[in-house]
Amino acid sequence: MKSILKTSNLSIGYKSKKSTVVIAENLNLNLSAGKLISLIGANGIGKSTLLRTITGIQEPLVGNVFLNDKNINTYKPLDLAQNLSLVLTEKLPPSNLSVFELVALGRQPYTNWIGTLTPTDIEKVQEALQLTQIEHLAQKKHYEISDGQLQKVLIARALAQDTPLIILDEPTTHLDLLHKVSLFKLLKKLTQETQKCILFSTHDIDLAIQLSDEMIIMTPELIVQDEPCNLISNGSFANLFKDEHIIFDAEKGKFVIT
Ligand SMILES: Nc1ncnc2c1ncn2[C@@H]1O[C@H](COP(=O)(O)OP(=O)(O)OP(=O)(O)O)[C@@H](O)[C@H]1O
Repeated sequence: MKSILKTSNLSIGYKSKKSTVVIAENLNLNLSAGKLISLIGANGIGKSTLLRTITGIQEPLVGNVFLNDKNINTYKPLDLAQNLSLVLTEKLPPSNLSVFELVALGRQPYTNWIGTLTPTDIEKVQEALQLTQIEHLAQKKHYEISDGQLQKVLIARALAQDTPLIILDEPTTHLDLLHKVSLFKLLKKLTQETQKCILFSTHDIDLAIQLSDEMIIMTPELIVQDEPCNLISNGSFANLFKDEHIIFDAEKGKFVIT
């Protein structure tokens, strides 16, 4: 499978004048075309920090991130936006945009300087609305929809951006179980049908185990990337939560309360 993004000896964390806080080091991750990859780990372990670093928002402490074999910090913003789309959970700035207009913002890397949408742009926006099943919301203002619907709108915007790599930070947070499952299935379908690579962080570990092609598990000691079945058989889930009340049942492939 074609590799899209690679990290080489990457250390992530925060540097101030007085000190450096290392969140994780020596990461050699590989994100390949056509794969749905989930990123899991306890609260505060560093998932968002990792996503921010591999998308070029935050500088690595050490090492490099290569997107299509080119160092991510050498990309021009427009070029980067044609190769990578990012969906964060942050609130949107106040605006009067409709859902359609918000999704159409995903076409910005392709439109001319006044932002006119071509028929191709409109087609891509409509395709993204269809895939995420939010066509009926197209004319609503973005503040008139629920948090779960907004999450889908932001995913549709990333789809309209039409990049080989999509990275999402906790896309299932506001969704009920049914919508979580349907979103996971949508992401899976997209990777299979379009050969895009999708990386997303999540706390829905059971669902991620069932639907991801690969998982990246972050623990304080180690960060591993592998297929879920291998991670189960080599005991990688056992160290995820250090608590006597929750253990990983390798036979069931899920966490159980003791
Ligand atoms: N701007 C910052 N400066 C210094 N430390 C930070 C900063 N942002 C986050 N941290 C710290 O980095 C660590 C990792 O945070 P991060 O948000 O990456 O974790 P996470 O795995 O995404 O957590 P969650 O699952 O709760 O969203 C935390 O200890 C956090 O306090």
